[in-house]
Amino acid sequence: MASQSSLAVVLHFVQSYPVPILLSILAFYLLRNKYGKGISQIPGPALAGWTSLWRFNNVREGRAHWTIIDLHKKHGKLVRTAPDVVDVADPAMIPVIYNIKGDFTKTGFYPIQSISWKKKPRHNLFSTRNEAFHREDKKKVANAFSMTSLLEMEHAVDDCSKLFMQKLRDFPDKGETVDLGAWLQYYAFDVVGEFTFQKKLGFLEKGGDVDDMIKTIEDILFYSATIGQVPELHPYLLGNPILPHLLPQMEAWNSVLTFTLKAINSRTSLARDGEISTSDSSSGKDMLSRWLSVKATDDLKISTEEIVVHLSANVFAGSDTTAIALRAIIYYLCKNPSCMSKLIKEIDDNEYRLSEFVSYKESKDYLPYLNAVLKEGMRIHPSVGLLLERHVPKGGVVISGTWIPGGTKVGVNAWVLHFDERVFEEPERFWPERWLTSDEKKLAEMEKSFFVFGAGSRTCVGKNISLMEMGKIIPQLLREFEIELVNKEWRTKNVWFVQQSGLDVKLKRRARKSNLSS
Ligand code: HEM
Repeated sequence: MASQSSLAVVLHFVQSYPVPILLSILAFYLLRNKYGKGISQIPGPALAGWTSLWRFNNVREGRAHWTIIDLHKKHGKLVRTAPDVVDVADPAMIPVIYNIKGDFTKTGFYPIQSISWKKKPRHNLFSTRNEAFHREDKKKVANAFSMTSLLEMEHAVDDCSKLFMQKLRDFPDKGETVDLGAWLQYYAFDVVGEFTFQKKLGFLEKGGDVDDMIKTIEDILFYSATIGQVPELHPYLLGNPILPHLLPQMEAWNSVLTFTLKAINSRTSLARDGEISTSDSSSGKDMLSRWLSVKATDDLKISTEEIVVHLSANVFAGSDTTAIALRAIIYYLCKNPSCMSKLIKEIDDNEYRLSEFVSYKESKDYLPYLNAVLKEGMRIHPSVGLLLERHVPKGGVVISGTWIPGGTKVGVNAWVLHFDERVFEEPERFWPERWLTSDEKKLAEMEKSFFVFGAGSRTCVGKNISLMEMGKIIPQLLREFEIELVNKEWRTKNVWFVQQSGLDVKLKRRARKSNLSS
């Protein structure tokens, strides 16, 4: 009786004062955000301590890397960008946050970026937050990403370069402008296709997007970048298991899966939910062949599901990131004619000992200025433009002299480190020479701050693919074409990756020094 009457009192109270009650709950929630997380002493934008919406909006606007650089200039090494997020601008903290033990686990930003397989989210190397799972998963595939393994496929990259050059020759011949930014992505996609499935994916041949894959990845990136700032919303959006049934078109993720399955099926047989056939497992050096052959010898070593998930991660992560780096290199060379001339001279001077398609080894051994250009291109425009978020382990930790409680999200953004003028003199200047002429101490300092591929246990596994691709295709392009920008400036948009558009150029065929075939 007594509890019935107190329930009636509570109900009566709620019915009588709904607005004040809601406002009190909101006030409690906001005050807890601002002062209850143990990081209220860390400076940042006024709104950011109260709600994640500041961060969500900042990312939605597409220039979060610039905002964060400015905030660190104003506030120093630590900036609070959400109730539970601290942005760290301190290279000394990289080995702490991204250590190889992996005790700073990935945050809810990452699992959003998994595929679904048999109607369940299935994590890949990139998206998993479980370090033990990651360690086991990586053991199975890491060898295929080693430079030694990739070099066995170098001829396939040359094959893509050959087709790329053939396609580009049409433009000067017809006097047309070319969207080189788009073509570099077609190239990067086809190269990933060769490494992954031993086949081009049709982008260069078509000179356009295939199965809307570029558009799909763009949509996925935008969703991940924005909703990733408030991952609690994901279960109500694309993470809602009912939605894909109601709105199949919302399953954008699965377009990457479908595309991957199509590429697999063109090589071997695999039903959508079925087992993969290992009959085509023998000779190839691409990843599909390598993993099929492991499966053929011991079915327990790698499952169909694992193979599909790893292959689809390549499709998702491999082309955009590399294309962004390639665009940056070309753009900044065009904007800095003295650097362009110096590089062309280096290539021309070495023409007598370069192969028809510059080999990766030649690019490393004979073209030091090229290597400085590649590094500076990635320094001035890192492909990834948001925080690589990690959870502080239970018990908390001191970061840059400040105690940060367990559970707080912390991380480093490559853009912030790369634009720190204490490390990189005149950071806005494209200056490849800094990598060649700085003294040992400065060079070590710059290397410590170079964060393009992340660090520690979760560092980029595909780095060697991109390095090989860049080292080979940039000299190939420049020995064949003079490149002139049509637009003075490109446009950039940070959707997790800092994508560029408007890299329209005029190409002019160069008189070749050697007797290379055309
Ligand atoms: C210039 C090109 C590239 C850049 C700048 C880049 C950047 C990165 C970064 C920063 C991370 C770490 C993410 C984090 O810690 O939160 C990462 C991880 C990863 N990248 Fe790349 N990436 C590039 C190319 C590639 C390619 C070509 C592939 C595959 C074909 C690839 C596949 C992956 C995968 C699977 C991971 C997760 C690794 C793990 O957690 O073990 N990336 N990448």
